[in-house]
Amino acid sequence: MGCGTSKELPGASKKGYASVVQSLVAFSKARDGNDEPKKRARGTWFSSSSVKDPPIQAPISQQQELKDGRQQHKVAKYKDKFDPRVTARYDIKALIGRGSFSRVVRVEHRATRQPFAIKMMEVEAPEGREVCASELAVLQRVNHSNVIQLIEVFQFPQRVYMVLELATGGELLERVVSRGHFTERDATQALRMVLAGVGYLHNLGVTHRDLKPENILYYHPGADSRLLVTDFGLASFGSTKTTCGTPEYMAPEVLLRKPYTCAVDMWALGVIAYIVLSGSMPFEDDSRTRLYRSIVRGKYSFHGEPWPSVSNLAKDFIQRLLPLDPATRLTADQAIRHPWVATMAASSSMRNLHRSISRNLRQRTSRSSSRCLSSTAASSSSSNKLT
Ligand SMILES: Nc1ncnc2c1ncn2[C@@H]1O[C@H](COP(=O)(O)OP(=O)(O)OP(=O)(O)O)[C@@H](O)[C@H]1O
Repeated sequence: MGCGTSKELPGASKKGYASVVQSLVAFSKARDGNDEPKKRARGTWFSSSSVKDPPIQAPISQQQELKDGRQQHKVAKYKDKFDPRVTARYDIKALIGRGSFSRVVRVEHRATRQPFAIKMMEVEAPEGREVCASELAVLQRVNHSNVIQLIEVFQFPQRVYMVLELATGGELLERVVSRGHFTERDATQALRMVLAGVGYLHNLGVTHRDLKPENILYYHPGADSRLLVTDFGLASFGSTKTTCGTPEYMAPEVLLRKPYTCAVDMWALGVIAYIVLSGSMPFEDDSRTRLYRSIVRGKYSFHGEPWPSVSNLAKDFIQRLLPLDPATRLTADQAIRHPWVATMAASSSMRNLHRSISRNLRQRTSRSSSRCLSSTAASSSSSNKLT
């Protein structure tokens, strides 16, 4: 696909860490003994001003009616946009989210009442068409318990509708935050599932190219849920050279515009492992130039909390995913056999890293949401993703 222009896509800045901050706010309220109803914890309370200074509120029943009314209005709006051949089969229930060229809704199969997600993609413009083609090319070939499953596709000239398995368990980092207790063992459990999915993709010759915590979803809210790798809009087959991805997760060879392979996904997994264990990013800077410089120099450290409490084996795992030379990076099959993962951190301390992770995530998100707010004010079409 045409990823070489470094074009900034609209919309991506709205997501990511912002959703984690919402969970954090809700979670800390719950922990502080605030007995707000649980349903608020997953969600909708958001601007920092409303957290500091809540408006006078209508009684709960009225609030619920208002919410239901708004939801119904939204659903009706999205139903109108859906082709009747799709709505004849699937009943649209709610909007889950939006992507650069897509809307994702929760639906119910009319005959079986089974829930699914439908990703509706606009394919009139060439960019949307390319993203959709990449995504479909992968989804039509995959069948693995740690990769989102395509159920069926409806293709029309202007829109493509992908019926997908519905993931209801939230994003990887949301779960880390909401569980209240998080150890290295928990991190290895999550990473094993992601590595299984990514290893499967690599064995098929697929490079995801946009691995990040927001694209890793839990199938259901239960503790035993599997993790699913999602969002194949930037995926490619074989080696390639186009510059695309999300800056903080991009491997040095991508930034240096060298031909690259699926080892770029392993770099991104190193970044993800670092975040999952610490709540902070290995490479981060407000300036893209400085960010890219630190990535191409492989300049990151294990300073600050909670790193002194993290085992050397866990650090070794990360270091083996983040060497500058892609040829020396662990493959997915090797990473899953790394002693830290294979033993599920058996020799590491069972120390609860949750407090430090949450604090670091919260600090990072408040920094990035204030940046995000000011950049949204300056330009409503900014994005973090390069394609
Ligand atoms: N199968 C699914 N089940 C549940 N939620 C999903 C599913 N697929 C996508 N989502 C959610 O829907 C939202 C939109 O996802 P989508 O893949 O369309 O775009 P995106 O990846 O968020 O953005 P972009 O296209 O810019 O990368 C995200 O919050 C994503 O987590």
